[in-house]
Amino acid sequence: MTNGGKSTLSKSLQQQIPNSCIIAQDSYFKDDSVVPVDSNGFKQYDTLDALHMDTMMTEVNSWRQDPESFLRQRDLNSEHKTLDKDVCVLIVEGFLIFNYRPLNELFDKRYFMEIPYDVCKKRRSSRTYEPPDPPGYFDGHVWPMYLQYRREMENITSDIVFLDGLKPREELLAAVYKDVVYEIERLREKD
Ligand SMILES: Nc1ncnc2c1ncn2[C@@H]1O[C@H](COP(=O)(O)OP(=O)(O)O)[C@@H](O)[C@H]1O
Ligand SMILES: NC(=O)c1ccc[n+]([C@@H]2O[C@H](COP(=O)(O)O)[C@@H](O)[C@H]2O)c1
Repeated sequence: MTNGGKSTLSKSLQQQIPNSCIIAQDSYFKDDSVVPVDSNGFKQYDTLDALHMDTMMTEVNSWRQDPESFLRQRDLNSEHKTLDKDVCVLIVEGFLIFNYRPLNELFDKRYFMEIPYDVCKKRRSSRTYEPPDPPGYFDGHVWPMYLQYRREMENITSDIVFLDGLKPREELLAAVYKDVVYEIERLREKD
């Protein structure tokens, strides 16, 4: 969900996990000129149609084909000490990633950061998007779309770990890091 703390957590995780990199869904928004407007005049940004999901998938598949080369191209590999050369980690973060089936089916682990309505609205009001949210956008578009996509997500996927986005950043990071390290070990033993 928007402002749950996804990019904060992803960036910290990426710094701690060797051979990891991030693909962020909000890098794939379509140009404002092609995003439709609803009958209330609200731009329909909080939908999969507002995103170049095909381009995002191309990036994800490029990592899957050759993660080390992908890391080298992003010049991240050299910054990290390698714990295990064989396991590379791709952190995919975004507000609609579990609703896009071709992407959702690729994940080894899924985390969903949730915060209550009032906290979400407050955090959102201190962020400036491009274009900025017009008056009434949160209640008229963002929150109703979140509720709709969340219902869809829960119908598609069951193995999501829900995280309380009200917890301190360090606590969230420690919990997910531990879980991911465990998963890396599991994958290494499987190979
Ligand atoms: N655990 C947390 N506790 C309090 N505030 C947080 C926490 N994580 C992130 N934030 C703050 O919430 C806002 C949104 O965080 P961000 O990581 O950009 O969310 P998202 O990527 O989910 O939209 C930022 O101002 C960030 O500093
Ligand atoms: N990056 C953009 O081009 C753009 C434009 C308008 C709104 N948004 C907002 O971005 C949100 C998703 O990103 P966050 O999960 O980082 O909040 C959506 O709720 C959407 O309304 C992004």
